[in-house]
Amino acid sequence: MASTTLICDTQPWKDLKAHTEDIKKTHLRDLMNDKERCESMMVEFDGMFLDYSRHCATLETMDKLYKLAEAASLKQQINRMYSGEHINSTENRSVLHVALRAPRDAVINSDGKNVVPDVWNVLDKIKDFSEKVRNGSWVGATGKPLKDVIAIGIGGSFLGPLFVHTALQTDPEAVEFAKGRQLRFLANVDPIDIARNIAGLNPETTLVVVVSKTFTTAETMLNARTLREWISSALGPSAVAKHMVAVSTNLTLVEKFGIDPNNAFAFWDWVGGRYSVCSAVGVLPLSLQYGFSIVEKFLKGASSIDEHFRSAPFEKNIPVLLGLLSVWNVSFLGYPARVSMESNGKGVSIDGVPLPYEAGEIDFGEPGTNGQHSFYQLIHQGRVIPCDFIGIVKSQQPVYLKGEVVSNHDELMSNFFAQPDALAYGKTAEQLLKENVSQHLIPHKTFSGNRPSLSLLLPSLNAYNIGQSNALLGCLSSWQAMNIELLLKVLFGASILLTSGELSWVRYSLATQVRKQLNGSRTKSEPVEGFNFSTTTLLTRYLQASSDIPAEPLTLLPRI
Ligand SMILES: O=P(O)(O)OC[C@H]1O[C@](O)(CO)[C@@H](O)[C@@H]1O
Repeated sequence: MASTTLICDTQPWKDLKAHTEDIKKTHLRDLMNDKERCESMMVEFDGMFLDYSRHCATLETMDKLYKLAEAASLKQQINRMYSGEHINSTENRSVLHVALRAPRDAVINSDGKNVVPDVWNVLDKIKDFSEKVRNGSWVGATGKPLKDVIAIGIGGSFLGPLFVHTALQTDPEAVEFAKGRQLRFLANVDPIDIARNIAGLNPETTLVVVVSKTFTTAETMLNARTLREWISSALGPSAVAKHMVAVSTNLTLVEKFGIDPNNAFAFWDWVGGRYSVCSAVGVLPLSLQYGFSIVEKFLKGASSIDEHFRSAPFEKNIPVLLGLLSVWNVSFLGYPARVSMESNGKGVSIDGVPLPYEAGEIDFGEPGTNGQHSFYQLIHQGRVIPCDFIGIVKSQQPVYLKGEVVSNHDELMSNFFAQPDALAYGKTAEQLLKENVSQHLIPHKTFSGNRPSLSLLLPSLNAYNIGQSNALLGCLSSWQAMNIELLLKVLFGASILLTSGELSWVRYSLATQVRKQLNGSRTKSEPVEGFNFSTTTLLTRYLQASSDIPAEPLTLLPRI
C-alpha cells in the first residue's frame, strides 16, 4: 500500500477544524441578515443562478475552503483531468467524459492521441443511423418502420439515459420530435421487467439497443438474450440483424452475440460507466427517440459547464463551490451531504490508505413537493441534512386555471422559495406565543432552524439546460477521481424519533406569503417586500425572468 499525506494532516484542514467552533456559535437567522455576506454567496453562470447563503458558513469559511482546495491541488487536478492524464489510478486510465461533448474542433488527448475526432465519428454514425430509423429508410425484417426502442442496460448504462429521457419527455420541443415513438428501458433482471417492457410492443416494429460497456454484465446479457429470443421466435433468427444494435467498448463480444458489428456504436475505456450518458450509451437511444438535433443541444449544455468548471475562478465556479460546501458540511460539520454514492462510496484514499473518518454517502431526493409529504419532517426537525433545492423559472407545461390565485407552477415555486427560509429560520417559542399558539402545542411547533440549504434556479428545462444539470452533477462525481470527495465523512444511522406532524404548518405559512407576493407582483406589479435579501433577490429574479407569463388565468392545460 502506498503511503500518502492525507488532506486532514494539512494546515488548511486544521484551520477549518478550529473554525467549526466559531460557526457552531452562529445561527442562520443572524447570518441571513448580513447583506454583504449573502450577496457574495450568489453566483450566476450561463442562465443558472446559485444562492448558497443558507449554508452555515461565513466569508471566512469560504476563504478557508479555497485554501483547502489549494492544499488538495484542485486546480492542478482539474487540469490533469482535461489533459488526459491517468487520474483514474485504480484502472490506470484517463477520465475524459468531457471529450464526449467537446466541440468538433477541440483537442483532448488520451495517451498522446486526440480523441475528439473518434468521438465525432461515432456521433456522426449515430446521427445517420437514427435519422434512417426515424424517417423509415431503415426498416425491420418484415419491412415495417421501427417506431419503438427498448434500451437494455444497467447502472451507468441505464440511469443517465433514463434521467435525460424523463426530463425531455415533457419538453414541448422534444415532445414534437418524439411523436409516435416510444423509448423504454430494461435494466433489472426480474422477468417482470421484461414483461412490462414488451407489453403492447410488436417485435416487427421494435428496435432493441443493448448497452453495456463490457458486454459481460450478467443482468444485461440475460435480458439481451431474452429479447433476442423474443425477436427471433416471432420473426426468425435473421431478423436479429435488423432489430438489434449495440453500444459497447467490447466490439468483439458484440459480434459474438450475433449483432452486426456495423450496427455497433463504440465508446472507450476512458469513459467511466457512470459518466457515460454523453457517449453512445445515452446519445443513441435518445437520438432514436428525439432526433439527434435535440441530443446535440443536451451535449452543448454539458460542454458549457465543462468549460466553466475548467476555467472559472473557484469563487465563481459552481461545481467547485458545490463540492467545497459538501466537504464543509460532511467532513467538518458532520452532516450527511449531497454526494454521489457510486463514485464516492469508498473507505480508502486514492492510494489505498484507509481513511481515518467514515466515508459512506447517502443521497436522496424527490421532485416537487412530494418530499414535503414524506421526509421533510426529518429535515426540519430530525438530524441536520443539507438540502439542494433546484427550481425552474419557466415550466415545461404551464397550467393556470381560472379562479386560482397563481398558476400551478407559481404554486410549486412558492414552496421552492419558502422551504429554504423555513429551514434556516425555524420558529421560536416566543414567535409562537405572539401568534397565540396554545402552550401545550409550543414544543411541537417549535423548530430550531439553522438548517443549511442552497437554491439553484435554472431558466427552463430544455435539452440544453438538462445537459448543464447533468454535467454539473458529473463534475461533482469526477471529484472522486481527483481524490477530493474522498474527504467526505458521513454520519448517518442513529435512530430517528419523529413524533409531530407540524412541519407542514411552518412551510405553509411561508409559502402563503410567497404565493401572495407572486400574485401581487404579477397582477399589480407590487415590489417584492417582507423577505430577507436572499429570498428577495431570488424572487425578483424569478419574476423578471418569467415576466412574459400572462398575469391572468387563461385556463392553460398541459400540451402533451
Ligand atoms: O456497462 P456495463 O459494462 O454493462 O456495466 C454496467 C454497470 O456496472 C458497473 O460496472 C458497476 O455497477 C457500473 O459502473 C456500470 O455502469
